[in-house]
Amino acid sequence: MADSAQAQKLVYLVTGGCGFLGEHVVRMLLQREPRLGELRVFDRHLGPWLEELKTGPVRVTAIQGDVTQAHEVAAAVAGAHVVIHTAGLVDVFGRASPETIHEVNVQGTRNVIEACVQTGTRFLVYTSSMEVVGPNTKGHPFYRGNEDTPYEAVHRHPYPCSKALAEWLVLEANGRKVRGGLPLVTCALRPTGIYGEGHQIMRDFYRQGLRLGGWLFRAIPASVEHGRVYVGNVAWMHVLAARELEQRAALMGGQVYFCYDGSPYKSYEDFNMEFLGPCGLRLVGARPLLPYWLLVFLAALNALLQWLLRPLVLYAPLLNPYTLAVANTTFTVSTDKAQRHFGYEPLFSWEDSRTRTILWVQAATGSAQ
Ligand SMILES: NC(=O)C1=CN([C@@H]2O[C@H](COP(=O)(O)OP(=O)(O)OC[C@H]3O[C@@H](n4cnc5c(N)ncnc54)[C@H](O)[C@@H]3O)[C@@H](O)[C@H]2O)C=CC1
Ligand SMILES: C[C@H](CCCC(C)(C)O)[C@H]1CC[C@H]2[C@@H]3[C@H](O)CC4=CC(=O)CC[C@]4(C)[C@H]3CC[C@]12C
Repeated sequence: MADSAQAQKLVYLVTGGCGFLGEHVVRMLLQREPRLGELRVFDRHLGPWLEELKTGPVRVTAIQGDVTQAHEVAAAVAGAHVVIHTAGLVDVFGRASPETIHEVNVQGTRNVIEACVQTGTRFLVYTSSMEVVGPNTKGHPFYRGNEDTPYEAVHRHPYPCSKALAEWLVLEANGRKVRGGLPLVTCALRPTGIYGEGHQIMRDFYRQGLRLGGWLFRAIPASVEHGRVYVGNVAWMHVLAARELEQRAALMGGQVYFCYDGSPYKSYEDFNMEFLGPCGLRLVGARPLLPYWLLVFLAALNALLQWLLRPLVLYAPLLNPYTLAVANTTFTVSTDKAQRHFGYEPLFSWEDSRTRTILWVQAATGSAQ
């Protein structure tokens, strides 16, 4: 009996396990994956919070490494049953060069796939993004779409380009023979804009509001809706997908799934106010205060300044032509594919997700009231 229980213990590897999403995946695995025997957390920057996890019943191995280094990835993957590849360079602000974004997101993913093939790891879950689909450069709305909704996906920005290519690599690798002769089973999860504890952009907006005396100013029409999903539910979806890949390989292998939950459809700014409002901020204006052409002009000016100042200093404001286009284009998903394919139901209700996020913003910014 003890032997068979022992035999079922699995080794999981989470790349990017110290990031915003990665930390939630790591904690979720420890809480909700009974077959977990060892958890390897691979990241370029290891978080100090990992130490406290090492005292629990599951062996937690922290691995400082870089996904662009094939040998480091192969060493981390060797002996793992499942890889959750969430490491990525999330940059739509021009902080990193297009080459670096490609290197981390595309070559890094290639290294993970090759490591699985070489070392005999059979199950790979990839954190893709809604950005793989859109919004496209033409600003076409994607309204309540699902995984089969036709949409003209046209990318120019390095981040969505890299995520699209990496996702394609992962899906194409499904069925490849890994060491030992068995097939690799892969799937990709596409979160919309993730929010929750640890969301840095939310904190940036809060700080911006404080600097402006507690006010934020509406820039985008309230009618432009954004799909948002709570980080705990995204983590849960990863854990479930990873767990079910073996039993449902024929159904799930090579598939993509949007990440969704019960979060309401709202504009980016109105959605943020669900958390920032209770922290004391107010959003001014039922309509955008500035005309759209002026925002386009300011975004272009920011891009020009970024380019001019690059030799001297990194200037990377939130507003640039790409973020403006994303923020100003409706992109919402409505699907039950993950529920049908692997029984996903959100673990956290909207009320719960909202409360947790508010408490985090209050604690992270010292605004509890
Ligand atoms: N934040 C969001 O709204 C969304 C994020 N995603 C995807 O989710 C994943 C996680 O994103 P976040 O947690 O938001 O970002 P994050 O920046 O908080 O986490 C990414 C993690 O990857 C690590 N990393 C970066 N480069 C690395 C490298 N070369 N080698 C090893 N580790 C490296 C970072 O140190 C970080 O801990 C990414 O793949 C991203 O594309 C997808 C959709 C939405
Ligand atoms: C920063 C944007 C909001 C500022 C707009 C302004 C300056 C007019 O107020 C954010 C609006 C939409 C965000 C993106 C969206 O949630 C989809 C994403 C998916 C990812 O995979 C990565 C992050 C992001 C690109 C996200 C980034 C910030 C926004 C552009």
